[in-house]
Amino acid sequence: MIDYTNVSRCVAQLQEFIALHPEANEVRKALAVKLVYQGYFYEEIQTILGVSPSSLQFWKTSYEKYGIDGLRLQDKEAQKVLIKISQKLKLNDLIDLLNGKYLALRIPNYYPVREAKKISQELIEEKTLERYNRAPDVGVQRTGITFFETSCSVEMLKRYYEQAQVSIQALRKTCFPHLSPLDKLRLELQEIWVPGAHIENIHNQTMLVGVGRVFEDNFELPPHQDVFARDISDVGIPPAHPFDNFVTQLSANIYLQTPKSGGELEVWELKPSIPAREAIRDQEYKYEGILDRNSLPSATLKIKPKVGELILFDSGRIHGVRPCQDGPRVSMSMFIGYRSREKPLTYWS
Ligand SMILES: O=C(O)CCC(=O)C(=O)O
Ligand SMILES: [Fe+2]
Repeated sequence: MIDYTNVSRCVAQLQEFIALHPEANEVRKALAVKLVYQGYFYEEIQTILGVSPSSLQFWKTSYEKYGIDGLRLQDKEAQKVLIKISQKLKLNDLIDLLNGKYLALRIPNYYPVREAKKISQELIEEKTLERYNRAPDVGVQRTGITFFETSCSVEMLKRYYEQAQVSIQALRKTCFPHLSPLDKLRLELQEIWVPGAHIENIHNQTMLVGVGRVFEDNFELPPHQDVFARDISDVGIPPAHPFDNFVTQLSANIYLQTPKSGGELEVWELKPSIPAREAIRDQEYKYEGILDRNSLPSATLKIKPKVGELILFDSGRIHGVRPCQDGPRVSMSMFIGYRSREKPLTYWS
């Protein structure tokens, strides 16, 4: 245990930490605290590093209380500021999320835990479960063909539309006699969003909405973005209606079973454009949308979902899921599209 009255020991420890090239924000905190120990006045440090005396005081206390970890508390700080936790789905929270005020909206106990566990058991036994055709080397299985997978061929797009309604009904049946968590979400979106909400119909056909997902143990879902515009252009069949007014896409996940360890959802603040994305692609994976973790800073948020919880975030931001152990991790998922306050929300998978 380091003696925080021993100034030179503290300076050495902080210096050692800085030399490890931690996050820019952590370097700034460690440097600021080191300067305090080296006898600089708060006003001088403020001039050098542009940090307020109150932040300085806070970081120094945090360092003395928790050691170097106290300077890494950024995760918890970020969680406080960048995550909204709410008891129910509310219009204003949704608007704030769409406007980027928060990186994630968490609604714990959105779905009753007992039913969630029952449904997750049914899902695990679902015969249609298979890995994504377009990402066969990622250990995540889903119940129905998703739009993202259809770029492989026109044949796949045909199958997608043929199976869409069958898959929607099958998932509803899996939940029976309980209300499907995704049906609950679809209805609530319709109710809170004044222009309403409906299934996306980009090719004038009913799309799939809702998949059950089972995450295999020891596989990460590597960093990626989910962008409908990109999936549509990949498919090669032009949309039946103008698409240019599509502003934000949200991922909505309701968690039904969580692993003993791992399985955290990571969200980065970053939203790279197509060329920037290509430069950081992870060549190890078949799917070209997977990004190389080593080219990224550490994630802005790391969230351990709870059973029954609903989490919404902008799927255009880089995100991923850490490998889980003693799972599986089971969830239900769909995307939500936002065009403007005057237009209905849409949802699909
Ligand atoms: O399962 C999760 O926590 C998020 C998975 C994901 O990539 C998504 O829903 O877009
Ligand atoms: Fe995703």
